[in-house]
Amino acid sequence: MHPTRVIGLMSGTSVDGIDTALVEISGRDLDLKVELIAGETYPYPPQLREQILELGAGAAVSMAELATIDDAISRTFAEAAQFIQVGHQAATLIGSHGQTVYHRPRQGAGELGYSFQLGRGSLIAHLTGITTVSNFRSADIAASGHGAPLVPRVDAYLLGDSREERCIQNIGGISNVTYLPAVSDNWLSQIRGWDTGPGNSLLDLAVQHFTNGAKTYDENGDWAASGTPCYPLVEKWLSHEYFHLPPPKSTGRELFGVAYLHQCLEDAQGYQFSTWPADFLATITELTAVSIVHNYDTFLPRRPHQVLLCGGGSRNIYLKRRLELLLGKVPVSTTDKLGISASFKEAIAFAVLAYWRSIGIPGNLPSVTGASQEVLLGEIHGNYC
Ligand SMILES: Nc1ncnc2c1ncn2[C@@H]1O[C@H](COP(=O)(O)OP(=O)(O)OP(=O)(O)O)[C@@H](O)[C@H]1O
Ligand SMILES: CC(=O)N[C@H]1[C@@H]2OC[C@@H](O2)[C@@H](O)[C@@H]1O[C@H](C)C(=O)O
Repeated sequence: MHPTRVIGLMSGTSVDGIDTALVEISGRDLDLKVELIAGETYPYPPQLREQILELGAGAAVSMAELATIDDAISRTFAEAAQFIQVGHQAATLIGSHGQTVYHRPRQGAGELGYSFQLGRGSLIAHLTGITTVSNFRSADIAASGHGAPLVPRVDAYLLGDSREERCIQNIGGISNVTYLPAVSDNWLSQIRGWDTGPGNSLLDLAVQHFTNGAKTYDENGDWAASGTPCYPLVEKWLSHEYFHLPPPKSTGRELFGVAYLHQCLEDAQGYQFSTWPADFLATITELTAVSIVHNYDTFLPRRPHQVLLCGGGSRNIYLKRRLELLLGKVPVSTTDKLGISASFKEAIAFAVLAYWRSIGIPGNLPSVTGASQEVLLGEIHGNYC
């Protein structure tokens, strides 16, 4: 059978642009193969990015404004899909995650979560002429799941191993882990995954705050690396109930966003810093690293044999170094090492989820999201194949 050429589109909680992957996919599960043909981060027009960040921070907007933003996001996603195909053979399927603007995690078993992604699959399909799968989270939520994280099933088949236990650690705006035990019988039911807490969201906001918006992130973690973390403050922040909540759990900028950063800045007033704001940035970065390791030590049966990072935060050299130090003997590298692009893994995952949807394979893992059953993820728009 010929591989299927699929485009994955994803814009996450950092709103740093639309991660776009053009891939060739074959196989179904343990034989699943993905080849990345091209990967790009397609930028949002700056004004649209601002509007999305405001929406995510809880700004009140009219339905008319919301419709306009949704149109603009759909169009930009379609442009991203067209751009990635230039100079390549065209794709026959798109998996579009869309742009999360609101996520209400399930509060407990039996309670309903809610997750809202903008960017309509129907419009993307019409504008590109390519069948498009979108709205991936709603079926899992309807089955009482969190609707997140959804990448773990893809991680399992692309990065699982028959001998060793691995943690795949995504560090985007929010951080999430996929824990993969060694492949065995009943393997899928033993896989775990959840959002560990903040990734770069607080650090990005802090950098914007201290540079009056001139910078949007701490490149390579250089600024934080020039400071020293304040451990009593990290301890205080670590007492936040989210870090102690057992999985399944998910979160977003609703919790670890602007209001949380302001609380952190207020908390910092009570402590001594020799280099401000570098020490504060080092302390915020430490919270990400410490909370990841705290999640492992609290909720995993044991530490994994190795940790493979992905997401933009895997390029933060200082954060990676802090994780290495905290994890002691556990080696930390990136998924690039296993041939899966750390920068485009989420976009690749939504291409795979669309492909699974098109051939009738469920995309969620109930052991991860807490859903009552496996379900087909996503709605199919257009039929241009
Ligand atoms: N060279 C770099 N050095 C340090 N940080 C970086 C670098 N490149 C990217 N980042 C960080 O990664 C972030 C983007 O990561 P990514 O695209 O994985 O997030 P996302 O997909 O939007 O979030 P999520 O996974 O929560 O949905 C940027 O906002 C920035 O903080
Ligand atoms: C609601 C939403 O968009 N959640 C994202 C976000 O970004 C990281 C973390 O929070 C993750 O669980 C999830 O995305 C990834 C792609 C997932 O579903 O696996």
